[in-house]
Amino acid sequence: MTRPAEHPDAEQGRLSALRRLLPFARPYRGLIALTFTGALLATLAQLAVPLITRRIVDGPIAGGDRGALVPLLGLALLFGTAEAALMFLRRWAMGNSSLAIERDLRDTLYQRLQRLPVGFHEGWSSGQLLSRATSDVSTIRRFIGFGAVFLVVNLITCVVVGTLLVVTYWPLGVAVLVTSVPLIAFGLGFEKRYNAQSRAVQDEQGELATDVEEAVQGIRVVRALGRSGLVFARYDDKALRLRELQLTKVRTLAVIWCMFEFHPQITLAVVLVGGALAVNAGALTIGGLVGFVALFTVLLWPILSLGFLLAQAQETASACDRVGELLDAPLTVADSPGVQPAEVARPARLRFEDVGFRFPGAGDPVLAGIDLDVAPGETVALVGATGSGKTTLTALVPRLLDVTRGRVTLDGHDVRDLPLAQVRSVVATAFEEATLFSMSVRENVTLGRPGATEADVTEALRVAQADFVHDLPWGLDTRIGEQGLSLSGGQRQRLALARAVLGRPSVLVLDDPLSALDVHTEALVERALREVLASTTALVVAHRASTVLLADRVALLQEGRITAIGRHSDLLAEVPAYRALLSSSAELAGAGEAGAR
Ligand SMILES: Nc1ncnc2c1ncn2[C@@H]1O[C@H](COP(=O)(O)OP(=O)(O)OP(=O)(O)O)[C@@H](O)[C@H]1O
Repeated sequence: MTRPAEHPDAEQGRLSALRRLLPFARPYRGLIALTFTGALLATLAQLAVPLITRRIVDGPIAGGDRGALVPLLGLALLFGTAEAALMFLRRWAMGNSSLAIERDLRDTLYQRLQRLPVGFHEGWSSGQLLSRATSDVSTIRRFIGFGAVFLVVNLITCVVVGTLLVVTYWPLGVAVLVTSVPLIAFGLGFEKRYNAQSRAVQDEQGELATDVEEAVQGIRVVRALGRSGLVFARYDDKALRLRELQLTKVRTLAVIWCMFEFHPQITLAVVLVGGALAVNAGALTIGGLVGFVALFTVLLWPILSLGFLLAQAQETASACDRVGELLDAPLTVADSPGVQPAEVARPARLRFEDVGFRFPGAGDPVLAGIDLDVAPGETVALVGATGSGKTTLTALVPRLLDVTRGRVTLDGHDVRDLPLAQVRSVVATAFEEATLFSMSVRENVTLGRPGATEADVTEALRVAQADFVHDLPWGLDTRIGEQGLSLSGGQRQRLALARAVLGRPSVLVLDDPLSALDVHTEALVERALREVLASTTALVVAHRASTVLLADRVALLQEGRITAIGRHSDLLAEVPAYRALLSSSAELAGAGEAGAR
């Protein structure tokens, strides 16, 4: 499932969404205060220059008094220098605070993504998450480091300059203010339209990122099937749609910019004509008119930039909404309040008591009435047709998913009453899909147990028959290519298995982790795995004959229920459904005969 591009909720993306940034800004309020103070003082220093100009024109220039010119010029130079210094201060404080806020937001988002349940990640496309964690966070930083400051400073400048214009010559000042009314009304109308458009663009960018990510990840499949053209056509469709959405946004922006550019020119014409008439009538001095026009030019940048800043604020509000959707997503799998670690033996007793599981929003439960008691040190294999719920059942042990009925216990403790960190340190899991990270072999193997000793690592590599790592160019310090692509599927599975068996966990959950091994390596891994399984409680999803034979007992899963449990040979002799399942797999059937002998 991917997130929909349209968000009909009218309240979404409104400027009020910016309030979400306040908790992130609070730790840097000193720097932010310095930014605003610097920006305001710089603007005031800038305003002083037109007032001095008026004095110069009406005083030394009109009166021919050169002596009086020097102190006024000195004053103008002083204000100019102060303005430059204040701008430096503002930029320094602004850069520091915005970059710090961006880092905090990034970290919070990353930690949230790490803590969100697996079910959440299954519901979101990776491109949407990626674009929120990268481009949306950058949009927010740009606004904090630029737009927010100038939006406030420019609005204050407009109020201060407007007041000064009225004080300087009220008829012209009032005329300037009156001409601003349609501009403000236009700006407010713009907010609603631009909000929806910028949200649609940001969502479509996420969709496009998903396509790129999938195309890169699945490059082998796409090439092998010869469907590069089809994949490109799908991508191109989305790229075209993004272009259309961006063009719509650009059109809206062009109109608003046009208005904000046009307005000051018209107003300037009104000021010049009205000012000339006032000077003629003797109501205003020439210095007064020069000062008025100079003051008005100070207003040009705040007015011109208002359109751009409003657009930036709007995009940031959408970005806040999009990031907020991740920050607000419920942590359905989390530590219960006040949980304390409890004693869990090695090996531990694993029990499923009347366990049921239903995916959120799904009709029927995937698992129901599961009762299974795995004694300490025992290995139980889960066998069942595809889609019968084997992977879902194993995911309940390390709390990748939480039961929706009943409970799963470790040595009598409900896994939900133990700290998540403890559950995940006593339960080790290896999946069929062996995911490795762009780090060294050692880091990959010790990922779940950073404190493992060199001897533990060597032992785990031996059990997983992963000794090939010693032949890599830098041995255990060799960095594995992105997603482990530089290793074969079987090598990756062996490293993932070494990661799981490292340090002999209390409970080992193996979701068909030997599927990519050749027969010879599989036999070697199984021989070594037997040693580990002898001292660990294990739940093993088995599709292959040899894996079933590793187990002490086998549980047959049919449509989410355990319909039979016992020794492999007994089930084969007594349970027709088990026999039927095995007969559909030549391999299992072979094992069945071997096991029955
Ligand atoms: N996120 C999900 N939302 C809704 N249903 C899901 C989700 N994930 C899996 N299912 C459904 O749950 C059922 C059990 O899936 P599960 O992966 O546990 O089966 P399995 O026995 O491990 O299958 P296989 O042997 O093919 O790996 C399937 O019908 C599957 O379609």
